[in-house]
Amino acid sequence: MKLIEFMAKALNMKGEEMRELFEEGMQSMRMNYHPPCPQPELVIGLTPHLDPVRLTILLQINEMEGLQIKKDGMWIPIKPLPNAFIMVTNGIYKSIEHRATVNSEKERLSIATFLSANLELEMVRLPALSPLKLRRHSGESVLPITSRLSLLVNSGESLILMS
Ligand SMILES: O=C(O)CCC(=O)C(=O)O
Ligand SMILES: [Fe+2]
Repeated sequence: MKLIEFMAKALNMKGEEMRELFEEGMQSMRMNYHPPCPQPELVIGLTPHLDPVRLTILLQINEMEGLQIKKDGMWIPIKPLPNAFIMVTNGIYKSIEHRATVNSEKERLSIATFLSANLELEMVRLPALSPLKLRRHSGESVLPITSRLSLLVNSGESLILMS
């Protein structure tokens, strides 16, 4: 809840509006296990990707390095901190391209928790309005999008897809 409050603040949204976006959303989890590899430069643990969710919270369990983010065209390692979670978000709070590498020393374990949108919410592109807006299926309320812009088809159509 605190994280959601902070995100709202950073995006100049009301805490309540942001909480509404997360309400009744889907939550899923992925455990990643990468065994050590004698030639790590020849393999990749997780190929470069953007998480197609609203917020990812990642725990690098056994504190082995491997997570990298792409910044200004360069891969930057994210050093695991003991007992720290890493946040990867999407939308205006843009998701960053990331990947996971393996190493020759030791296996690497991580757990990613993905918080997705409430599937009752519909993502719309309203050409006359900028930035993109989010609209409830049934109601009138129109909220700023904080999710998954990367997958929006930039076609100028009025509706696009759900997170
Ligand atoms: O293992 C990691 O550090 C990254 C995991 C990840 O990006 C994912 O599960 O989507
Ligand atoms: Fe990821």
